[in-house]
Amino acid sequence: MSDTVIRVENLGKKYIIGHQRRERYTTLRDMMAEKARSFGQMFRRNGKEDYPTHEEFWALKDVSFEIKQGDRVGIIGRNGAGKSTLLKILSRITEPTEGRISIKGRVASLLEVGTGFHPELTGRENIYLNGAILGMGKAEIKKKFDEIVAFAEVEKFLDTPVKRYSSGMYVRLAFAVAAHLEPEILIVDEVLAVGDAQFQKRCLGKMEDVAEKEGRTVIFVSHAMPMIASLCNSCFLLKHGEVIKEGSPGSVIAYYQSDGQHSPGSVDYTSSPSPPGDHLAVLRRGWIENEKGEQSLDVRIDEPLTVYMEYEVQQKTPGTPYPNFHFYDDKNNCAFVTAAMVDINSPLEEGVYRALCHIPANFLNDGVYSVGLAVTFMHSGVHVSFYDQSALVFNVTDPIEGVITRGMGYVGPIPGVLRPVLDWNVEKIA
Ligand SMILES: Nc1ncnc2c1ncn2[C@@H]1O[C@H](COP(=O)(O)OP(=O)(O)OP(=O)(O)O)[C@@H](O)[C@H]1O
Repeated sequence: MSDTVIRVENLGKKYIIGHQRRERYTTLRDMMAEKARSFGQMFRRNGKEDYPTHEEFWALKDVSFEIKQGDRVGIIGRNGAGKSTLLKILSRITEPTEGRISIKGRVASLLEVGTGFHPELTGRENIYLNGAILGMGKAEIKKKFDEIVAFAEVEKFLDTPVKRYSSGMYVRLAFAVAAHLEPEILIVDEVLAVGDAQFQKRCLGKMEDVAEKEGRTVIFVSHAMPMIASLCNSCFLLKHGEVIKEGSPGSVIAYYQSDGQHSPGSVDYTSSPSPPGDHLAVLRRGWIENEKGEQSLDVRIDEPLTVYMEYEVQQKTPGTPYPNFHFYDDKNNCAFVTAAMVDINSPLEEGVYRALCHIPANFLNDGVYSVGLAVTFMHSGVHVSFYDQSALVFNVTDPIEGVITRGMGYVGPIPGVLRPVLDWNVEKIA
């Protein structure tokens, strides 16, 4: 398989709903879902399920992909898309119904409850047990022991059975064990969401180290797009059990975020019965064009782009509305807001108007951006007719080669929402 560590071919997983026997192992998320389910059942008549007795259901169908050593792969998709099922198959917790997988190397996954951690054993005992499962000797585990305990911050509870741990402590220890015991492939489900923000940050840093410094492979499922964007170098989007898009996290996230409502990079309310707006103005359409005048989801960092908006003024207005655009990055930082220069006091005829704004090349940083489209009247106080938040999503790509805002020879990430070309002067003064 050369440097391919995971190859998945035509994988399918069928469940029989209603007659499904319990899986032998449950994941931490299953456990949480089960709790929510039993709570829901309290409100159901006789606690009985309303499902038909026999129903075949394909949680995954015809899934094929390859993952290379050192890749940091994000798997995203809506609830029920099949993400956990895929992770369970890769972790050998569940058998596929059809298809093949080949995996090169030891896998540690942070989704198992049944396999790795034993509830009656203490934190200390579980660390040794997990090391042994991964094929490590006692001396090897001992070497890693202090690091694991320090990372998980469970010193005081090392000799307490893990069944007494809070869910946060449990996940901290489980992550620390999985990440430090040197598996070749680390699979992490979104259980990290249980931890606090600071712990999540440390986990992301650790996963980055595992992949970049140690050359190991990380597969990460999350609903938190900023986490996927900052950790992963490739991404799969699952929908109804199928991989519908794969590629760079930026373009896959942009596609995902605009999916289901409109095509990527554009929005069209012309046949909608309730477009955003009020008695003064309503939004009709919005879209993004690249330098060649094509509607596009991906725009190169060193190419200009144009944002368009069409809106309908419904009646002659006493003043002129401001069309304005609000740019946000994928961590929800506002990059900037820009408005057209108009004379707010001149009346405007009813009709359809088009506003456009040119964003220069070498201005935004690379990454996913969303644009909110708005029309505001200012003739008697501030009156917002509509603000369609995140209406447009696009991805600024950085091909690295030949990009002038990188400086010479630097190929790593560059922080910041913007990466503008500014006027510099450097001279010898003494
Ligand atoms: N043991 C099971 N028996 C029957 N159906 C199942 C079983 N496990 C999962 N499913 C179904 O398979 C589909 C995919 O589930 P899966 O948990 O893989 O989705 P997911 O993408 O991880 O969703 P989420 O983001 O909500 O965790 C869902 O419709 C789910 O109800």
